[in-house]
Formats: sequence, C-alpha cells, structure tokens
Amino acid sequence: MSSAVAPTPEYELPEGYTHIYSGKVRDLYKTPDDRLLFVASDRISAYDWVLPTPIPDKGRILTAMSIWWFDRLSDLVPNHVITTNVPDSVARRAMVCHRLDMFPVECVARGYLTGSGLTEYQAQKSVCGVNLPPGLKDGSKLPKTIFTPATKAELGEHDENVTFDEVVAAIGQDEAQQLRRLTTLVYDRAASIAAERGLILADTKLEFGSRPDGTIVLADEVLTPDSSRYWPADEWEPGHAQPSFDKQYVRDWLTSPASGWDRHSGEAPPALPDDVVEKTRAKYVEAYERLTGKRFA
Ligand SMILES: CCOC(=O)Cn1cc(-c2ncnc(N)c2C#N)cn1
Repeated sequence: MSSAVAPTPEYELPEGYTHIYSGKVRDLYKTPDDRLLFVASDRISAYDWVLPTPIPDKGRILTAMSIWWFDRLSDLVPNHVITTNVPDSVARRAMVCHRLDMFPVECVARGYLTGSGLTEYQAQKSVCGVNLPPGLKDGSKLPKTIFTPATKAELGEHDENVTFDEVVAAIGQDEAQQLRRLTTLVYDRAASIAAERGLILADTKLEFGSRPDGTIVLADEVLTPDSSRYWPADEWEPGHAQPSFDKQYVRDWLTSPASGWDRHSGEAPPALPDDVVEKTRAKYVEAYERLTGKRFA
C-alpha cells in the first residue's frame, strides 16, 4: 500500500479500546480508562511506502529499545510511559501512555549532515535557519549538534523543515527554547552512549507534549531506527550516503533488478524475499543488543 493510505491495524484488542490513529508503522488507541495505547507493528516502510512484508518482532524490538532509552533519559526529562502491562495480543510491542497536549513540532536534532538537512544546506548553506560552515558533505559530522525542527506532515507527506523563529511563532518563546534545549540534550546523551557501542547516531526525531500543569514530557517512541538514523561507526565515510544500519538490505534489494520494481514508477513495491526479511530482523536484534547489552529474547 502506498504511504498515503493508513494501514489497517493487525492486532485485535479487547472491548473498550478505540482505534484513534495509524501511522505507517504504528497505531494509537484510546484505552478503557482514557489513556493511550501506543502499538509498534512489524510493518516496515521504505521509499515512502509501507512494504507488504512484515519484519517479525520489529515492533517488539523497537518498543524494548524505546523503553530502554526512556529509562536512560529520565533524569533529563520525564516521559509519557505509564506501563508496559498491555493486552496479550500486543504483548511487548505496546506501551500505555499518559494523554498529553502534543506540541505541533517534530523536534529533530542532528549531529551529522544528511537527508533533508543536506539538501537544504546544499541550496543555502544553512538548515532551518542555522548557518553551517562551507565544505560539508553527505555524512559530515557537524561542528555542534543543531536543532532542526519540522512541521508534522499528513500521512504520506514529508515533514517540512521550519526555523526556530517559526516554532516560537507557533508555541511561544519559552516553550520553543525548552524544546530546543531538551532535544539537543537528549540527542547528545544518546549519541554519546551509541558511540560507546560503535554506532553513530546521525540524527533523531523526538515528540514532546505537556501535562495540564505545563510540564514538558518526552512522548512518542524515542531513539529507534524508525525515528533516528543509526550508522555503523566503522563504515562511516563522509561524501556519500551512509549505509542505514537497519534498512540497507531492504533498500538494496528493492533497488536491485531482482525486485523487478522501479521506485519512481508509482507502483507499490513487491513482497520481500525471506532472506531479506531474516537479515533485516537480525539487524534490528543487533541494534538492540549492541545498544542495551541485553539479549533480545
Ligand atoms: C501512531 C503513533 O502516534 C504518532 O505517530 C504521533 N502521536 C502521538 C500522540 C500523542 N497524543 C497524546 N498523548 C501522547 N502521549 C501522544 C504520544 N506519543 C498523538 N499522535
């Protein structure tokens, strides 16, 4: 299915759970006691498509990764997780979360230049209004971490990079400064931990909400390969697209003659072969085990 059509959630939930929203790979429900159930599916997206073949355990691995990171960030910022005690049908792939008043900002921090940041830099030597030095290439390490916010796009559309001043106009000076401070603080902590494990955290996208008392809370998923770019540090080589830690097998097969697919055709991508599914699952397990030092059961 194209990225423009919300997938139908795969999981049966008990009476009293109401489906609210589905993204490409995640689903949001209201719980019987009016909290949120945040479900990570085994769906995988590539080239703006939700692929027809699930990656077994992907949702469980990414949920475990989010929980691990939330725990390591709790001294910097509170988070929205209440419990991982969830219905059996979504065991280990879901979290019950506080319902927050979400900020309409995708809070992106970048330590390296690539993707939409690189495109903007190549056009105007800045990203989201932040001026950068000349001579940077795809994958270049930035002199310091930058906050490059974006507006949340409709399903199937790309987020649009905005300036800090536009965030101020949207939510006010104080909260914009808080989001920038927290986003770079979280990124710097995570990038340092990832580097100790041989992984480059090139960038990450965070979402925040506020409690009724105004406290700013870290929400959504955090620091997963779906919300972040992880690169193997020993393969880092600025000047070209870096290999994606988790999706490179999928991207390489989809763009190879073997798939028979043309990503520019507008046609839906084909099902993935078993070996690509298995190698991709193994990369998610590897990312979890290298980051956390724990075996994925
Ligand atoms: C399908 C997953 O959801 C999203 O993609 C983005 N989203 C988050 C919320 C949200 N809304 C209130 N409270 C929260 N704690 C959250 C969170 N997280 C809504 N959409």
